[in-house]
Amino acid sequence: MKLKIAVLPGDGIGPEITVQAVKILKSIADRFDHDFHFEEAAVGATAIDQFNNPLPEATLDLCKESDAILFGAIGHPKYDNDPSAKIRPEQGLLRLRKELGLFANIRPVTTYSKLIEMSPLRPERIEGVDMVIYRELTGGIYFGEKSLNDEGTSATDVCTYSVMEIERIAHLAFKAAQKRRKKLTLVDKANVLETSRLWRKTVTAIAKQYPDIQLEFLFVDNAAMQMILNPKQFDVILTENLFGDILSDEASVISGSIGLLASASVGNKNTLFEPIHGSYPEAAGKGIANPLAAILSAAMLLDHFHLTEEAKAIRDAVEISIKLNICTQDINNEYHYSTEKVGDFLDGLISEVDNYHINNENLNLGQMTII
Ligand SMILES: NC(=O)c1ccc[n+]([C@@H]2O[C@H](COP(=O)([O-])OP(=O)(O)OC[C@H]3O[C@@H](n4cnc5c(N)ncnc54)[C@H](O)[C@@H]3O)[C@@H](O)[C@H]2O)c1
Ligand SMILES: CC(C)[C@H](C(=O)O)[C@@H](O)C(=O)O
Ligand SMILES: [Mg+2]
Repeated sequence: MKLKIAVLPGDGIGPEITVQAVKILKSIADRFDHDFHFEEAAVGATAIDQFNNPLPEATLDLCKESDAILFGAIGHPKYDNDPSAKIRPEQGLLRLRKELGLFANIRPVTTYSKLIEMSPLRPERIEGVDMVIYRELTGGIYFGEKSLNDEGTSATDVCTYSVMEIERIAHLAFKAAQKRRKKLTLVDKANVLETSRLWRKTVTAIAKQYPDIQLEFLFVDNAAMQMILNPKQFDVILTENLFGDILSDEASVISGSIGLLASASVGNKNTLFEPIHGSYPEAAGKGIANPLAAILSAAMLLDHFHLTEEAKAIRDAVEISIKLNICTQDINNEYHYSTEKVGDFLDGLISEVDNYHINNENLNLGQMTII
């Protein structure tokens, strides 16, 4: 398959994790005989430095004409620590999502047996968790009118949702539930927010088209607690923009690290793949960032183009690296490998697949050496 992939590394650890994801995609292209073409463009604080614009028009144009976008992360402390900054790195990502109509952000959450024993959560509560969060991405309080009064003493963020915005992501979430365990949980705050009541009403109406799906409702405060107490109850979670942002970072604790959670942002035409974490500025350039969320986002990219075997090759390699403790320090506190070494190991597994097989706990790597 021929694919043109726009690569937007961004800020902080963005470039170092993205480089690993691209390496893995190149390895997949070699092994499965695909033609992947990569083109880089600036976004975020890096783009502000160069072009005084967090999403330069050339970047947006490249994204529009590409088959898929691989996004690293954006954000820099100089903006985080300056509330009055008018131009901000995050605007680059938000505008990109809006311009491309990427209205659904899909964030899968699974567990890895090796990591369950290290989890701060009780093993019996998280073993076997397999859920996916459908987060609405181009509406809600993120995109409503914002204002600050002249005295700087009062500020407003408006939260708006239309039936159309709710319906289009709800259909995707119901369809996903049909392919999974047939349960959908709508997370909202319908006891307080008008927008949440519209979500409930709209989703309840749509549910009639999906009689095979069990629909449940949870208030977001309760959902945040249930996520830790009994996450196995969740199959597909459907929620609005802000709640989905917060709940998915929380859910990453179940997997073992935010450095493991990938996402796909889909719309009517374009698609973007990015880890759910941010630019982790404290780690930039140190080689300690976990590249797996970026690499698993690349696997979601392959899934999107029905390259199922290819995506599985990546996920199998990730499973093996975790099983063998060839991981960064966030998930391996005994001894750790650098961002690059983890990428190299996966690259080796993918490209030398015929030389190894995994047999229970024993890995026969043939000619391959483990770093
Ligand atoms: N999609 C994005 O680009 C995105 C997402 C979230 C935050 N941000 C931005 O990132 C900047 C930093 O925000 P933050 O500190 O709140 O969130 P963050 O996700 O960057 O980091 C929070 C913590 O998560 C852990 N972490 C994150 N990524 C990791 C990785 N790959 N490997 C190992 N550990 C990892 C670290 O412990 C880190 O201290 C801010 O400017 C914020 O706006 C961007
Ligand atoms: C950086 C920020 C705008 C972004 C969001 O809130 O959507 C991030 O937290 C994410 O989860 O992708
Ligand atoms: Mg977030």
